[in-house]
Amino acid sequence: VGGKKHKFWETQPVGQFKDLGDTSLPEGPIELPTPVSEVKQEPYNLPSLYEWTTCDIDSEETCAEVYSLLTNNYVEDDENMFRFNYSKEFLRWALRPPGYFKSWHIGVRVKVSKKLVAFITGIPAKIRVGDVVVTKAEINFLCVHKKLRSKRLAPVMIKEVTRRVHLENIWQAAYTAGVVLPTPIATCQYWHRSLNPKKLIDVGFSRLGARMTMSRTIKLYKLPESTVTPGFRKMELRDVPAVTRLLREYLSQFIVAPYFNEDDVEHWLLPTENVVDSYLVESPETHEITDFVSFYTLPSSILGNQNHSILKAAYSYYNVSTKTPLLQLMNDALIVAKQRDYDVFNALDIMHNESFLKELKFGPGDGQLHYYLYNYRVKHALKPSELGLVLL
Ligand SMILES: CCCCCCCCCCCCCC(=O)CSCCNC(=O)CCNC(=O)[C@H](O)C(C)(C)COP(=O)(O)OP(=O)(O)OC[C@H]1O[C@@H](n2cnc3c(N)ncnc32)[C@H](O)[C@@H]1OP(=O)(O)O
Ligand SMILES: CN(C)Cc1n[nH]c2ccc(-c3ccc(F)cc3OCCn3ccnc3)cc12
Repeated sequence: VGGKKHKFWETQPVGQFKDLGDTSLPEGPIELPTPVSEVKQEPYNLPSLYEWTTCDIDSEETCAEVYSLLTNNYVEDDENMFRFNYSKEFLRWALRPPGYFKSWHIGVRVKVSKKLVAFITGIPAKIRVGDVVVTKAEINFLCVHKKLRSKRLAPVMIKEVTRRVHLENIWQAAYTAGVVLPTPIATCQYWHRSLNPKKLIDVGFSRLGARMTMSRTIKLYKLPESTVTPGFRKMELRDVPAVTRLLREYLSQFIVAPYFNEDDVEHWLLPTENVVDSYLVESPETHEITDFVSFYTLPSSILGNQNHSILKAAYSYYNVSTKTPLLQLMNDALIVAKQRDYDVFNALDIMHNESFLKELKFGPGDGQLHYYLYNYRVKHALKPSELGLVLL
C-alpha cells in the first residue's frame, strides 16, 4: 500500500517492504543459483558516452584516479560538511583481501577523455548468518561523479557487479548504507568520542555544550597519557593464530558475523601503518592472549573551513574482551588514538559496544547505518547487538 517507489530495487532479490511482516517467507536465499554458463557473459550496456574499465588498484596511476574520484564525490554527512577521504593505502587494504578478484573492482570512464566517473567494488568474504556460513560479496565504494547523478547509472553499476559476482558462482552479498533501501536487516546508530574537542568545535563537528566553556570541555574529554592494562601491546605476526582463535570464538555469539581464518586475520587485523591498528592483552603471568581491540583510520575532508582541511578519525573495528573489562579495553584504545593525534574515535552500537558508549563519553551521531543482504532473507530484523560485522 502506498510507500516509496523503488523502480530498481523492486526488481531485485532483496527483502521487499511489501513483504515485511509476512512470516511465511522462509529465511535464506531468495533466488536459486543458475549454472555459471547461463550467467550473462557480456557486460551491461552503458550510455554511449561511457565504457567499463577494470581498475587495477595495484597500479599507482589507477589507484590515484580511484582515490581522486572518491575524495571528491564519495559519502558526505547529512549537512555536507565532511566527506570520507579514504587513503590510497586504505583502498589497497580494503580491496585486496585473500581470494580477491580484480574483475570486481569496476570503473566507468568517459570514452573520449578516459576520465574515471564511477566506481563500485566487491570483495569475497565468508559471512555466517545464524549457523549458515556462505561466501558472499561485500559491496562497497559505489560512487557516481557528482556531475552524473540521477541518471540511473547506479542500477547499471549494481547489475554489472552482480553479474561479475555470479560469474564466480557467488549468489549472495552484504553491504551497508546511510540511506534506507529495501530492506535493512539491521539499523545501527553511530557514536563519536571527542579526542580533540577544540578542533571539533572549530570545524563545526561538535558544538560547545550549554553552560560549558572551552577549557571545561577540553578537561571533560582529557585522557591519561598512557594505557592502564598490564600486558597491553601492539599485535604482531606471531599473534595471528591466537587472535584468530579468540576472534572466531567471540564472533560466534552474534547472528551475522564474518567467518575469519588465519589468512583473513593476518590481512584484516595485523597493524598496517595509517590504515588499521590492533592491540591485544597478553597476560604477564600466563602469556595467554585474553583480549583484543582494533580500529581503522578513515579521515574525512572538512568542506569549506579556513583553518582545517582534514578530520583525523578512528573507527572501532573488532574488539574481544574475555578478561579485561570492555570498558577498560576501549578506554585504552581511546588513549592510544589520542596519543596518535586522532581528532575523534567513532563506533557503531553493534556487538557489545552499547555497554561502553555513554560511559566513555561518546555522543550520538546524526545518522544511521543500515545493513543489507542481497538474495538472502532473514525472518526478523536484527538488533544492532546481534551484528558482529563491520564493513569499511
Ligand atoms: C550476488 C551479488 C550481488 C552484488 C550487488 C549487491 C547490491 C549492492 C548495492 C550497492 C551497495 C553500495 C554500498 C556502498 O557503496 C556503501 S553506501 C555509499 C554509496 N555511495 C555514496 O553515497 C557516494 C555518494 N553518492 C553517489 O555517488 C550516488 O548518489 C550513488 C552512486 C550512491 C547513487 O547514484 P545516483 O546518481 O544518486 O542515483 P541513480 O544512479 O539515479 O540511481 C538511483 C537508484 O539507486 C539507488 N541507490 C541510491 N543510493 C544507493 C546506495 N547507497 N546503495 C544502493 N542503491 C542506491 C536508489 O535507491 C535508486 O534506486 P530505486 O529507484 O530502486 O530506489
Ligand atoms: C560503512 N561504509 C559503507 C561507508 C559508509 N557509507 N555510507 C555511510 C554512512 C555513515 C557511515 C558512518 C559509519 C560509522 C560512523 F561512526 C560514522 C559514519 O558516518 C558519519 C557521517 N559521515 C559520513 C561521511 N562523513 C561523515 C559510514 C558510511
